[in-house]
Order: sequence, then C-alpha cells, then structure tokens
Amino acid sequence: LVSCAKRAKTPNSELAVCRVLLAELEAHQDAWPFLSPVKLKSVPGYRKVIKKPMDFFTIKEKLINNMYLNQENFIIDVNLVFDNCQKFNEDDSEIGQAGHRMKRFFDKRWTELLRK
Ligand SMILES: Cc1ncccc1N[C@@H](C)c1ccc2c(c1)OCCCO2
Repeated sequence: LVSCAKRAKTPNSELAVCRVLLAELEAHQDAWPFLSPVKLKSVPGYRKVIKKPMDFFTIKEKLINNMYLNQENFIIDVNLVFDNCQKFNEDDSEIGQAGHRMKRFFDKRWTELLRK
C-alpha cells in the first residue's frame, strides 16, 4: 500500500488541545492565584517587576479570539504565568508553592497530550 503522507496537525486541532489543557489548569485546586489578571494597583511593585503580566483568563480570551496561531504561542503564555510567579513570589510562599505545583501539572499534561 502506498503510505499516505503524514497528516499535518491542523491549527484548529492543535488549538482544541490547548482549550482542553486550559480547562484543566483552570479547574486545578492550585489555580486560584492565576485565574484572573493581577490587579496592578493592589499588589505593590508588581507593575514594575513583571514586564509581561499573564493569567488564565487572558489566555482564554486570546484562545476565543483566535489570537494563538499555534500551540507554541499558547505554551509560551502559560509558561509566562509561571515564570512571572517565580519571579515575584518566594518559593516557600503560598502563591509561590501554588505556582510550582501548577507548573509541574502543566508540564506533565502537555507532554502527555501534545507530544504524541
Ligand atoms: C499570581 C500572583 N502573583 C503575585 C501576586 C498576586 C498574584 N495573584 C493575584 C490574583 C492575587 C493572589 C492572592 C492575593 C492577592 C492577589 O491579593 C489580594 C489578597 C489575597 O491575596
């Protein structure tokens, strides 16, 4: 049999996996610090220290508005959430610990779902 060409992943099937992943992140018990944008007025120093704020709600809006061309751009934004968290929060703080747990969960899940 002639082997058919390896089917390329279409962007929308790639993005469907991103929607599944985001839903799992939002449902995670440690997601609470990341569900909505950090209020820059109520967190002293955040605006100065964190150059590119990001959160799960903003990522969901970008997914809905087709602002991610592929899953790579989605993964970059999710990792930005966790990198910002590690930069601003002590590792042994409540938020810092939640960020580490969420990052471990995300790394595991996207490896399972996307590295097929
Ligand atoms: C991810 C992150 N990094 C650094 C600071 C804050 C945040 N998240 C925001 C949503 C937040 C979480 C907990 C908070 C908070 C705000 O202030 C109000 C008082 C209850 O404590």
